[in-house]
Amino acid sequence: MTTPMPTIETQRRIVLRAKDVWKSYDEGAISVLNGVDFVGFEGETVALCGPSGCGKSTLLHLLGGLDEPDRGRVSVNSVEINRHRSPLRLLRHEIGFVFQLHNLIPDLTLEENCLIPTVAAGIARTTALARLRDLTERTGLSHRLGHRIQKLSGGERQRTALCRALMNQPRILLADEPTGSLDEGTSAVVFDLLLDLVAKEGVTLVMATHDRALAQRCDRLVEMHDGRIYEPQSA
Ligand SMILES: Nc1ncnc2c1ncn2[C@@H]1O[C@H](COP(=O)(O)OP(=O)(O)OP(=O)(O)O)[C@@H](O)[C@H]1O
Repeated sequence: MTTPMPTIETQRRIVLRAKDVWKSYDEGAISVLNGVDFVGFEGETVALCGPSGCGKSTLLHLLGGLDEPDRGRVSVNSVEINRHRSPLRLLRHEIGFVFQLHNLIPDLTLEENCLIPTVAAGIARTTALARLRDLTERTGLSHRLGHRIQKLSGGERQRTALCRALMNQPRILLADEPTGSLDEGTSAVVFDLLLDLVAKEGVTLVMATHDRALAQRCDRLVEMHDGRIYEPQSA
């Protein structure tokens, strides 16, 4: 008897998984996620779409270990987050997060903001500076290293947030509307950079977005509605 050839699907490694995840706020008064199932495969780009308030940020926060589900399981690289030694370890080493409002420290420089996660992860300063030089060259920010965030344009801030999220060379990047605050032209530039960076480094990207045109450029588009994820469609 011959052994069946593995399909492409079974060969792909699952790096992110949410299984029957439920989340509510205000002691159950606001029910947001109602049994979400999601998988993210190694190296793929996934757009998470759906109306405002449907729970995209909530799901990204749970996938990144920034918050805990009421019920259900979230695992990263097959390790369940709430059984992980420390969810913070995930954010230091395995996951990069680009926040909706970038969450940079306005009084610090671009360089200082980007070095913070490397200090938390115990990365040597020379290694961190080399990585910063590389990322800022690739994102066209090398001439802005010493500038305070408050002096940067919206597009430069989002590119800085992208650099910061990638400083520790995570294998997974979670991005919450990474171009949401930008005009159409700047948004396209930042998104091109984002796709280029994740493709070159083989990073898995899960991105919440309202921009259907950008979502179509991801490998997969999943829809959220009424706190559930609906059948993935090909983007
Ligand atoms: N900390 C919180 N406390 C109470 N309610 C919250 C909290 N965080 C989110 N919510 C509510 O949960 C729902 C889902 O919010 P979430 O930010 O996940 O949606 P979203 O799909 O990302 O929305 P948007 O596209 O507008 O960013 C919203 O109704 C929001 O008001």
